[in-house]
Amino acid sequence: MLRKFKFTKQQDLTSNTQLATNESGLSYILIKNQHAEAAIALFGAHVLHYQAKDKQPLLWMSHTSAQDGSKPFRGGVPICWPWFGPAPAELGTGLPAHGFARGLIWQLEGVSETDEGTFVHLSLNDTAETLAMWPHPFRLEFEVRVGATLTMSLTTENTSDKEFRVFEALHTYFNTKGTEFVTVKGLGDSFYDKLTKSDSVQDGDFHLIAAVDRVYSKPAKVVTFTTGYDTIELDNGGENSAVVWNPWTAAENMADFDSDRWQTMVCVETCVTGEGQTIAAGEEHTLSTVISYQ
Ligand SMILES: O=P(O)(O)OC[C@H]1O[C@H](O)[C@H](O)[C@@H](O)[C@@H]1O
Repeated sequence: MLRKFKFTKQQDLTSNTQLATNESGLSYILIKNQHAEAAIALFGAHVLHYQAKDKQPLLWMSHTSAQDGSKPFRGGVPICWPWFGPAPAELGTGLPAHGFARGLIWQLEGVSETDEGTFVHLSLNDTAETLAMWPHPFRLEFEVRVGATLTMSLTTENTSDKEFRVFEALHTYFNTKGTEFVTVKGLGDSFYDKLTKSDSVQDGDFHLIAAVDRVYSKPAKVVTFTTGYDTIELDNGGENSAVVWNPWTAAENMADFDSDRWQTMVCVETCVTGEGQTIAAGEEHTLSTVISYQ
């Protein structure tokens, strides 16, 4: 299922799911149903693997990723929350990139089976540790549906008595046959280029021909792209941005990124960036991604 990941079964959760642990004792939910198979770690509520029947693995995973919880996994779908990229300056220094949600152990709330697939429900609440990094009480609910499509919904509940603002992403790493096969449609015409630190204009479809790190600010509700294996539709629910990332040869300087495998990945991420999402006290907001085959 996942190269280099060794699992030991702990218990059956449903007829299609098992709770398992890896060699470091991290817990995973392993799913195999009539539509697809998948693996979700409780560490980070991280979807590491999804493969629909008769398809290639959808998600790219680094073979040198940490697997012991010492740092977030490299690959799959990291949850970036409550900030994206470096922490906002007012929070201070030394905080983890892309927030803390991908580096904490989530609670398994339940697993259920339907004809459409397996639903996994995870949650994360504020603790003294999170309040020290980000001074807001919250509850996160993450629901994953493993069916013929992969659906992920991250709901932020503001359980405090003041409004707060979040920046977030479902930072999906897609497995590709090669960079030359990757064309993305529907990103919209304007983006901020994080490599050149400048605003720029997209002329036509995006082709993956060099290092890329772009925040598109007006993506279509459905972004479509080719991987060389399939044409994928990513329905971002109308969220405010889409990020496209491939480090290219800079991957060689990243210890947890096997140096030549940037050639078989691209991140297309559903995000809330820019001004962020303000959530009033007692209110909630859901960031979702539905990934399907065309
Ligand atoms: O290395 P990480 O913290 O996981 O971030 C990986 C990448 O995530 C996003 O795509 C950002 O736009 C990139 O700037 C960043 O390099």
